[in-house]
Amino acid sequence: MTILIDRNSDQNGDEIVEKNQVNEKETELVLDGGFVAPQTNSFGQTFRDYGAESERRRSVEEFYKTNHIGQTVDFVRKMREEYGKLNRTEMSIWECCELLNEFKDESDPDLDEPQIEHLLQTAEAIRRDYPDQDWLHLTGLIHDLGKVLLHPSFGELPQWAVVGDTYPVGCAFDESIVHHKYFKENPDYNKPSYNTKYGIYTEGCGLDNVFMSWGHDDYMYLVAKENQTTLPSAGLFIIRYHSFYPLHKSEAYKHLMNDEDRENMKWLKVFNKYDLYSKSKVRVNVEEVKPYYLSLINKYFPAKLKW
Ligand SMILES: O[C@H]1[C@H](O)[C@@H](O)[C@H](O)[C@@H](O)[C@H]1O
Ligand SMILES: [Fe+2]
Ligand SMILES: [Fe+2]
Repeated sequence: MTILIDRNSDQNGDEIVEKNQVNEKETELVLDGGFVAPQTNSFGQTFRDYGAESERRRSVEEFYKTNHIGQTVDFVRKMREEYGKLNRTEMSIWECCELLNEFKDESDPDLDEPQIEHLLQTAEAIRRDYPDQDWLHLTGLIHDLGKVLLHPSFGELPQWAVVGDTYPVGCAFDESIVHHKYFKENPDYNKPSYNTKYGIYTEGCGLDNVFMSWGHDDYMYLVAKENQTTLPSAGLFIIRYHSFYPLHKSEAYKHLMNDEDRENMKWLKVFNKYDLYSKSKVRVNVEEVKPYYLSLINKYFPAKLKW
């Protein structure tokens, strides 16, 4: 089955309308004016199937167990403060991309390639369908750079504090979160001030005022913002919330959003398809595309950034 999703969007992404149609070919998913994504991942399973029996299922579940037990309000506060100092090193965006060559993401059921491949696959897939939105290409390239927190020079954070889907802490953990059952062992789970629908937040308070579980999204957002990137606010929003599947896929926690969040969400939904469905074993020729991405980095970032 082929599903065609037509895009109807102006330059600001104001009107993004999706239309699903069924077509006779059985194997491919066509997204947005030409992006062809496989219906199954490189292990032969549907994407983000956390229950499917596979060689990665157990380790991914084990990952989420530790993640759900460890992410508390206190932990998030501590990490934001500590890593917000950006006093660990100085390097360029491209240097950071190269550092990611060493790491694999233990939370991901769909990919076991080095992370630099995923960055380039995402960026190149977006570039094909949105040739004029260079900020979105660069956002694709850098969205997962926060995974550098796994690196020894960043205190070698464990995977559970770096990767995986994200969700708010300080209010009830929504049932749509992958492997939700493990939250029962989280110290915040039974705290009356944290375990209600709103917890420490208020209706429409805006995601900027919400403590998200700590990981590569929030860290890279801090790095980009504090180093004065000129990326548009939608780019920063994508970096910060791309792992927030409970919101952008399951529509949980919408009561915490404000108007600006709703506006930015349109681009996050576009981005997410490329982040997810571009994961494959087909490698991008790094040297060939490097000059293009260096020119974008130069346009939107200083030569060296504080990390
Ligand atoms: O396992 C993946 C991976 O860690 C991604 O980088 C993250 O953005 C996703 O939300 C998560 O499901
Ligand atoms: Fe990510
Ligand atoms: Fe990603």
